[in-house]
Amino acid sequence: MITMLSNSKLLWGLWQVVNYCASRTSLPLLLVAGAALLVLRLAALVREMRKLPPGPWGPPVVGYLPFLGVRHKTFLELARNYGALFSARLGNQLTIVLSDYKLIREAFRREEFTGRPSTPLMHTLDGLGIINSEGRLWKSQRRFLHDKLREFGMTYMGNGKKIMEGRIKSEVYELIASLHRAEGAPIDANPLLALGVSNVICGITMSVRFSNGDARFERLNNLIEEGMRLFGEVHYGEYVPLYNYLPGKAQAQERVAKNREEMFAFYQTLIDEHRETLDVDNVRDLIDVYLIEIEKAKTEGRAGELFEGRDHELQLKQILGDLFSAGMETIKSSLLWMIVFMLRNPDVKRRVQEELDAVIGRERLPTIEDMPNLPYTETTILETLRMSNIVPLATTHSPTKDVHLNGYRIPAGSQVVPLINCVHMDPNLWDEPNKFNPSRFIDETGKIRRPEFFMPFGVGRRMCLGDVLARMEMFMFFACMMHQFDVQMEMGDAPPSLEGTVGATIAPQSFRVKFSPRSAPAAAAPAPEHPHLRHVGAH
Ligand code: HEM
Repeated sequence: MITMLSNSKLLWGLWQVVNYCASRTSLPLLLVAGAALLVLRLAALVREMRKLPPGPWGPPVVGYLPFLGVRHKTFLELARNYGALFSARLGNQLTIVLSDYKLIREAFRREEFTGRPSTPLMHTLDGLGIINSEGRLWKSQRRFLHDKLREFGMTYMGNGKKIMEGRIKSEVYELIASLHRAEGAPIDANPLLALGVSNVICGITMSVRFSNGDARFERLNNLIEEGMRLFGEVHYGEYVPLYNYLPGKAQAQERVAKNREEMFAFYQTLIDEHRETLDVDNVRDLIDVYLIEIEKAKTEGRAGELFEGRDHELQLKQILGDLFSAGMETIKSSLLWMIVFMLRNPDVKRRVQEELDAVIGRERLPTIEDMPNLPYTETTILETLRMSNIVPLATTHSPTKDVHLNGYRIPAGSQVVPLINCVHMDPNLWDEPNKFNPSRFIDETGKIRRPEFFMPFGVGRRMCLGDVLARMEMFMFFACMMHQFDVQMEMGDAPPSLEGTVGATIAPQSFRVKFSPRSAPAAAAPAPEHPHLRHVGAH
């Protein structure tokens, strides 16, 4: 009979007994009923917890947090002990970790998993932009950006592709010219790659092109780098909010907000300039697209509804910030990893260069059109993405309501994390996963094969929005660098480590590399001009 009663009915019944006892002022009876109520409440809690995926226990308040260490590595260990779906309480946040690719796919195609967790960082960002927004704002912005970015060339087809290729090409040619100027001396390639990759995304979004040594670019870069470091510092505050009030941590939190203000001031200047020179028949970039959308909404009397009633310019500024950070750091880190893997695997490097020479020859540089004819070069990029796992935990999702997955309850508001590094290094899915072997992506017919458990861009509804741009850009930068230069270490130097630096992405530790011009270098074609691109800062 009791088991047939729902929890709430049972508790309500007991509450009535307590009330009855209280009205008879029988103290012992009251105490017994109160204790029974407590026991039942605890039993209900334990039953609820049993429905959660299994996982490690930790002390009250902090949970497993003190043992967390480097998140993606610790989660990998825990996945080995607790299986493909486990849970861990970290401070006041319940984290659910998925490490089976079928489960990740099943979860992330569902609407309920498109939410974002409620954490102090999310509050700082105020649910604006694309990466941290959710609900109707996210949905409308995702559709809008998807369509508009295709018009700007983030597509494999049509005229747009040509526009994008042109932009990427001019940055690749600049990079190659700078690398030639180094005359084979060992250099840190990071700043040059950061410049080229930033110019691609800044060109699409705000028609800005930075020059080498540009003070403004250096400042923006420092702000981003400091931001990444500070996010690491305030990281525990995501789980135990009081942590951010500790001495030193509060200042870090403030700096995150101050850095954002400074970046926003830079975007505001550009937005103001764009508004003054806006020509609806000559749309230059994403800022123009947004300004036109805002004006249209005003004319049609639906300004209040646009962006779900959020401040129009704040939303635009957060979009610019999101695309800049998502589109720069990821590609730059991936290119650096490609160089690391070439230094560590000279046989693979040689095969890439042989393929480039056979298909392209030495008279011209590779183009996007050559991509299908360079399978080994392309799969070397894929293998780098698999092994470097630059975004091992993708982004944190949070169910918008209680959901069931694989027979377990995933509560609304919990933090759901896909463990991509586990999928990419699983010996049941990949033959010798620790070996760098681009050929694993090539099938018997010589065609490229991307298995469904290869997911560097995530999967499902919140999958990466920039994957097409990323693939084009990585191909152009990598193929042209390998075509023009032989990358080598300084005599006596150890090869760069595979142990990455953990920030917003996993980037290689800093290293120096020699770009030695290969024999009979192809004459770099003159960089195509983009008349509306604006150079910012000093030259
Ligand atoms: C090698 C390059 C890149 C990698 C490996 C990468 C990877 C990822 C991953 C794993 C996610 C999270 C997916 C999820 O949580 O389900 C993501 C999200 C995102 N990426 Fe990328 N990304 C790359 C380049 C880019 C570029 C170039 C752009 C911009 C143009 C971009 C824009 C975004 C955005 C806006 C999101 C958030 C989407 C949303 O929340 O709906 N990414 N990316």
